[in-house]
Amino acid sequence: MSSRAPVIWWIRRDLRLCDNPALTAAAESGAPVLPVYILDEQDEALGAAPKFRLGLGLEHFGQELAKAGSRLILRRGKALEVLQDLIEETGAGAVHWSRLYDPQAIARDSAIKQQLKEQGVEVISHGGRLLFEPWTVETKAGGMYKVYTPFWKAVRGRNVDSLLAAPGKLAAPDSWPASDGLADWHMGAAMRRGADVVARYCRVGEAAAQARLEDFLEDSVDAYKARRDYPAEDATSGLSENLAWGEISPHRMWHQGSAAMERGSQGAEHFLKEIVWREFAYHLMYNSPHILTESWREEWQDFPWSKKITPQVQAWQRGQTGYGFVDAAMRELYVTGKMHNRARMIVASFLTKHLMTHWKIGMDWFADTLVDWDPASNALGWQWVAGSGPDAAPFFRVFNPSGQLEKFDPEGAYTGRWIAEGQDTPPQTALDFFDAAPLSWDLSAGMAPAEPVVSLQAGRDRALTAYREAREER
Ligand SMILES: Cc1cc2nc3c(=O)[nH]c(=O)nc-3n(C[C@H](O)[C@H](O)[C@H](O)COP(=O)(O)OP(=O)(O)OC[C@H]3O[C@@H](n4cnc5c(N)ncnc54)[C@H](O)[C@@H]3O)c2cc1C
Repeated sequence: MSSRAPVIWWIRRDLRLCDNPALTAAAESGAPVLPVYILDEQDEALGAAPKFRLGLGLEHFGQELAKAGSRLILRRGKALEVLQDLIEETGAGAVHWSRLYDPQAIARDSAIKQQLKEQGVEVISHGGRLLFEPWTVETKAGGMYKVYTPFWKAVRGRNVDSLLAAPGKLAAPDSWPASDGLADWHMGAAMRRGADVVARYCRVGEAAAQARLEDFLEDSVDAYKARRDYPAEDATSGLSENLAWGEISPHRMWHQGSAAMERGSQGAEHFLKEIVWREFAYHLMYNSPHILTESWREEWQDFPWSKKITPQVQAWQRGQTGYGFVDAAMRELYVTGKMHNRARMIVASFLTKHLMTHWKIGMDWFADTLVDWDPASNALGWQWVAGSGPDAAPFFRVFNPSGQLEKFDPEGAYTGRWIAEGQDTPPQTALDFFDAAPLSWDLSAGMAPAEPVVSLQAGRDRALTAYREAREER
């Protein structure tokens, strides 16, 4: 116990004790540390699955803080007002936090910083979420990168901050301010019956994330480059969920991945390249935030994508398109809150091309259903597939979901795992979908397999005709 004024550690997407510059700085100040999570309007607006997953992360992290002799204080409301209240209640003299990079968070944080500084409170923001702060990576001409490969070449040889140890016991304040109860926040309310199912597939917390990284680097990274596109295999790290909530730092992934590369591990460089795709997504979001809301390339603004939730779009959301790869992927998403990267590309292509539906409809669905939802990677992923984004796949490259299935799921292991219809004894994974899906969808494992919602040839022809016409009009 100490009678010194505490410092506030405002926790955001950094639910970890190791390698956390904001926490390290707060602890090294020598003052008692007050860990606080604020459920403000930006968190209230999260989609169902990310909000639920945040709740799981907070519950776990509260326990970890308790083991370190500390506590997680939960408050709900406008972030500035909550911080001001806490400063008044505790006499805190400083606030530390890890930076976020989406435009809403930047606007909120800048205003809070200015206001608190005017009140005489020290405010220090820290890195930790990204390997490279977006403004530190520039082309020779001084602009942003718009293409991935030169971005990768610009950063791959850079120094990456070394890992910080967890601070050990955290000094506690003389008395703890009141905290909300997490259960009263009802973080899983919008998940309804899906919550229990999705929870079984989540990997929550720092220790679990670190253990997974070690297993992946030990067992799978050698084959990563060759096998990462096969959705039935456990060939990728699966760490996006933990990165999204800051349960692991990209620095740890980078350093341990680099060490594997130095040991001669095949595939490790490719793994580092994928981590840098995430950095590239943040670089783009920071420098061109309209990537979140509009077609990044201006000439795509008027592309005649439909914005209606038609019965075909509903079939896409519900894994009922009649195409195995698409349906397996959309069910994997609904059951686990995650989806394999190749499957994300295929379902995004199917929606934006075969169903000629705006990428925003898909992006919003992912924002509601992914536990690894990340604004930058989601927007880049959708616009990359749709053709409207930076360094995007050309629109005329239309994935054929049946051809992709033959190539990447030749034995039917992925479809068998997620689609129950037509199987005598479906696995639990496939049955879980019917426990997670809303009752209003009226689906059951015994129903007939879905009929194709569009002919692949007709859908492709329609998309390519629209593309040709749009180009002619430009
Ligand atoms: C339409 C679409 C939407 C997407 N939405 C998201 C999202 O909301 N959140 C999210 O984290 N990723 C998103 N991605 C990127 C990618 O699909 C996931 O990061 C990946 O599937 C996560 O699995 P993993 O952790 O096993 O990846 P690994 O293959 O193990 O890769 C390691 C890490 O690299 C990063 N990474 C890998 N591929 C990409 C990529 N294409 N773009 C950006 N970063 C990447 C991730 O942080 C990942 O955890 C999206 C991709 C597409 C095509």
